[in-house]
Amino acid sequence: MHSDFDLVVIGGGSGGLAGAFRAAEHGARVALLEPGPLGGTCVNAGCVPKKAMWLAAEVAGKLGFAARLGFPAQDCALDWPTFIAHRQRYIANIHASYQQRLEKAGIALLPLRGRLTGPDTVECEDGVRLQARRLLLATGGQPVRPDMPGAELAATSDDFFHWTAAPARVALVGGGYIAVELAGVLQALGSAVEVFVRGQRLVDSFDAQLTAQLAEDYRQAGIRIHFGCSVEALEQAGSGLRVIAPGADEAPFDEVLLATGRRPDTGTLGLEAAGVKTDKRGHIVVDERHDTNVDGIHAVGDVTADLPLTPVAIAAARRLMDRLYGNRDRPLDADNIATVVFSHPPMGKVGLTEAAARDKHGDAVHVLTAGFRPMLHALVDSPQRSLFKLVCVGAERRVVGIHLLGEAADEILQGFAVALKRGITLDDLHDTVAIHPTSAEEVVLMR
Ligand SMILES: Cc1cc2nc3c(=O)[nH]c(=O)nc-3n(C[C@H](O)[C@H](O)[C@H](O)COP(=O)(O)OP(=O)(O)OC[C@H]3O[C@@H](n4cnc5c(N)ncnc54)[C@H](O)[C@@H]3O)c2cc1C
Ligand SMILES: NC(=O)c1ccc[n+]([C@@H]2O[C@H](COP(=O)([O-])OP(=O)(O)OC[C@H]3O[C@@H](n4cnc5c(N)ncnc54)[C@H](O)[C@@H]3O)[C@@H](O)[C@H]2O)c1
Repeated sequence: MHSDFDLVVIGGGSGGLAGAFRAAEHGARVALLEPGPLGGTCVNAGCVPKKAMWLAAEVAGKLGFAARLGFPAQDCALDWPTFIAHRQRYIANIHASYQQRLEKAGIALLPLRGRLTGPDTVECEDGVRLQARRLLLATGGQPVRPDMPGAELAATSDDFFHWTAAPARVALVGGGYIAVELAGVLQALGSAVEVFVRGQRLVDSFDAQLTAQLAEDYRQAGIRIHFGCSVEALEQAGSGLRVIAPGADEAPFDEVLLATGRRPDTGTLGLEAAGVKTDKRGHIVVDERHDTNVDGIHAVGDVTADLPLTPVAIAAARRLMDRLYGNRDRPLDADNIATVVFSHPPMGKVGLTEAAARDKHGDAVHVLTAGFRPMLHALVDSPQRSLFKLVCVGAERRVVGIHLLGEAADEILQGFAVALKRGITLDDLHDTVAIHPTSAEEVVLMR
């Protein structure tokens, strides 16, 4: 039994690494267990490779405009292996940087899976046991396959990052973040894309007006979206897969990608041995300070029911370690977390949607919208329009929701999220001199 550590962290993704680094900064002796590549989902099969593919798709879109603007026409097809080499080099640099930082911080990295054997002990897969006053569980999540015949034949987002070419014809099942993002990427990179959405909307945590406009943008781009359509089964058809669903064609797809949510990865974590409670969806139950029901055991990130976003896992882990080792207690404020879907164009939100604001504040809600064509799209006469929306409340018109769909929405939103969190009013926006000509200026000019 090794008991030289104050903290053992299980999982070296966004939350686990952030927690390990912050605890070590405060002087704790830390061991980190991670059997896979450092950085977890975000770095290896999530945010980072996804954003790289999104950037490739954005470049493809701009190349499509080039000839219309007077640049000589050129072949726009992406050579995936070349691009993937750039993407993976970028990721390898992140791995190397984490490795160096761990060494510098004196954190012991054990490239092993861990399992709880009691409230303060972890058994590594090589049989070595570690004991520590505190344990941080940060094992993240895994894609869920719906319970239907043939589900095992389909790909998930994990598989997508091993693809080396755009499939000629691809179906996505799901209408959330991943389905919308990968549909946009694949369409821009040359696939014929169909999306099967069980409900009536894309990403239903976002404002309904913006998601309707995004669905229209996708249709204009050539993506076929089947709303209210539950896939019943998948069948092998030659080298492809046939989708069995109302309204689906007989013709098989070259690939079917399931994007139907993710589940917490606790299956082999030994939670029962330590008596750690989970909820009915399998998430580890934590309080607002990320303590579990067992003294000394904490959890952050996608393994909990927190919003499954990298910055949320990081913020929770840092605050936890500041409290445990740095004498600074500031629980994570789960309200007003800004988030972006990397669609084409991107769509971001912070605060309440119009519907949520009306539920909470009734008639005191005041909504402003601006629909416009960004200059590049006007120059090439592309139909894509931006749609920005402000949700305000009360006589002072306090801004409680900002919703942006359009070019650069992903980059514009962060600064306005700070302002919303600080409690700005519509007058504060109007008092701010615009930056012209930009899309961002529409936020301060909306009347
Ligand atoms: C396709 C996709 C795109 C995404 N895009 C974005 C985005 O653009 N922006 C954003 O904010 N979020 C995005 N996310 C979500 C984001 O990736 C997650 O919220 C984030 O990675 C969660 O961090 P985590 O530390 O909780 O878990 P993870 O990053 O999943 O890390 C968990 C780690 O624990 C390890 N582990 C599991 N079991 C054990 C064990 N028993 N012992 C030791 N180690 C173990 C795993 O190997 C893994 O490395 C995306 C997710 C996906 C799937
Ligand atoms: N840009 C980002 O920040 C980003 C990008 C990707 C993922 N993520 C995070 O990862 C999480 C997981 O992404 P996701 O897209 O897998 O999940 P999601 O929760 O966003 O969407 C899941 C979708 O699958 C549908 N669905 C569920 N079960 C189904 C079934 N049996 N048949 C048909 N449809 C079904 C749901 O109705 C929903 O539309 C997200 O919630 C998000 O927090 C974030």
